[in-house]
Amino acid sequence: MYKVLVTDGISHTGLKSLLDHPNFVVERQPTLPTEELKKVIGDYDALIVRSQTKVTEELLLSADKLRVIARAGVGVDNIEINAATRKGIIVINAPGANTMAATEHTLAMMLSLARKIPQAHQKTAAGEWDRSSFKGVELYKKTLGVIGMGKIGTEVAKRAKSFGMNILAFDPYLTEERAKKLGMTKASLDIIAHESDFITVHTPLTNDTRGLINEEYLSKTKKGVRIVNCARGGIIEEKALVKAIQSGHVAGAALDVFEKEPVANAELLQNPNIIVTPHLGASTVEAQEKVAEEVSAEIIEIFEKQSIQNAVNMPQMSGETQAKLQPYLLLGDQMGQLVIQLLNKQAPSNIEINYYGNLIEEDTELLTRTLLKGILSYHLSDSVNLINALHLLKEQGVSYNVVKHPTNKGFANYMELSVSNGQETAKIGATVLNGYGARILKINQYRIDVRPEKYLLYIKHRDVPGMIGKVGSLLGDHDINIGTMQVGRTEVGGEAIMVLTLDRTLSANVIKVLKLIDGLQEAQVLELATVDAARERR
Ligand SMILES: NC(=O)c1ccc[n+]([C@@H]2O[C@H](COP(=O)([O-])OP(=O)(O)OC[C@H]3O[C@@H](n4cnc5c(N)ncnc54)[C@H](O)[C@@H]3O)[C@@H](O)[C@H]2O)c1
Ligand SMILES: O=C(O)CC[C@@H](O)C(=O)O
Repeated sequence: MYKVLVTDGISHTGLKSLLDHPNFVVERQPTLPTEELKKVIGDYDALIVRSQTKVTEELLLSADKLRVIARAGVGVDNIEINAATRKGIIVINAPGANTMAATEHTLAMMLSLARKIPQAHQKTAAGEWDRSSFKGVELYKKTLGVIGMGKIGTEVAKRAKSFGMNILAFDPYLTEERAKKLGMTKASLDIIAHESDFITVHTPLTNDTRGLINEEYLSKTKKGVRIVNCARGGIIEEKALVKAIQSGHVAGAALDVFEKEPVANAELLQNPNIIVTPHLGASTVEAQEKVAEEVSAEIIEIFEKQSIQNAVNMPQMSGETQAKLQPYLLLGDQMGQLVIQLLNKQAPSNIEINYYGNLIEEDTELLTRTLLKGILSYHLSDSVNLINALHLLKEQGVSYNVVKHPTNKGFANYMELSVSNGQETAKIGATVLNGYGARILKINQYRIDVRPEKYLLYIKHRDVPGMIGKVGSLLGDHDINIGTMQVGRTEVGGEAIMVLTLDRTLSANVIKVLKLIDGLQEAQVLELATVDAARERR
């Protein structure tokens, strides 16, 4: 049974799939103070938050069971991602679920700002009939500068176009072609400043975007510009904005997000030309249901099927690529586990990963992480996973290198993993054969053809007659059943290897007796913690 803690106000309806699931227990604590959260977090496997709960490194120190932090929304700036990554905790979000809510809120703010609706409402509701103080401006034929043309920026721009606005857009990823297709103009930040009547920001808050709209930028803007921020507080420097509005250079601003939330900046709150909402961009019934639905479904997928779609601290890939790589992922993990055992369980100092064939066309980052996780799991057990594998490797001072070769080694796909500790090197080459499954095709310099099974007996010996018989009879004498057996050699009469799949492991005593066979140099059981469960049942 997995325990899920839900803090912050998350839609009950949206959590239905988790609440109804027999393998999950959901506990809701929407107003838990940080100190209390620290005391209980150690009991939970997953945590669902909105933007209020601050998931800090300190909190995560007590989160020993936690495997998933889910942000029911887009921005993950309330979560210390690096701390989560170091602990191997997956951080997921619901990237598209509140796009429409935030888009419509931005337009509502822009129209309210243009027509002074909140100010007019306040006075009218107070009993005054003032028709002269609230003359607004139209959006029609005005220029809107959109900074950040991701999901929300694009939707805002499309809708603003339908008001007859001329759109100037800036985003490092926006191409001329896409801008043209959308009927907008790709522009620099400076052009946006010089030409826009309205500017709206839709970027995340990063080192790059913090203070993007500052005193210097505001000084370049067109007199009378109106500014909207429904993205993240801090993208606009509040002090500079207030100053520019007080001076009359900027006509007004509409803000949903603030440098510090809840906002307490009196100069800003009391300025008659600044309208504010308390971070309501995503607050629609629909968006709140959708974000909760999406993270609930993903949590179930992660725990039940080990499938991850929207992790912020994992490589993203299409479903198609994931499906193509799937058979290689289990094999990659197994190759990692085998190679480290072949290196006599010593920690590696350098790892080489080589991909051949069609695999080189794919985004192999997940596969690389799987191979590395397999290696590290021998010593680090459950504390290593796909999230923290790269971090742990760095922490251990192990270097790794990935090479994609445009040749195919005779197979549609082939991967080779080589691990060295400075003195010795161990190597495994493997593929997945269409219709036949995974095959280990190389161990060190020897060619073989072995299906990975839970117990493999690896023997190194002199290539002399009778060796196979002697090993077989000895195992038989000890009631050990052999599944398959393969031999490999580089030259007749030289050194050779034998790899047997066994139904169970061997005692240290049997290994000792095996090593007494004349010409047998090494005998080692290689054990795989992860095997193909379907194959095991057969
Ligand atoms: N007010 C709310 O309640 C609310 C709701 C949803 C989202 N948001 C926020 O809105 C913002 C946008 O969300 P989204 O879903 O569109 O994200 P997104 O990831 O789809 O888009 C962000 C875009 O910003 C661009 N960008 C990054 N750095 C930039 C820079 N220096 N200059 C220009 N562009 C830059 C990226 O290339 C990307 O295209 C985020 O900050 C998100 O947290 C707020
Ligand atoms: O949870 C919220 O209401 C805020 C959501 C929004 O800021 C986001 O980034 O998704």
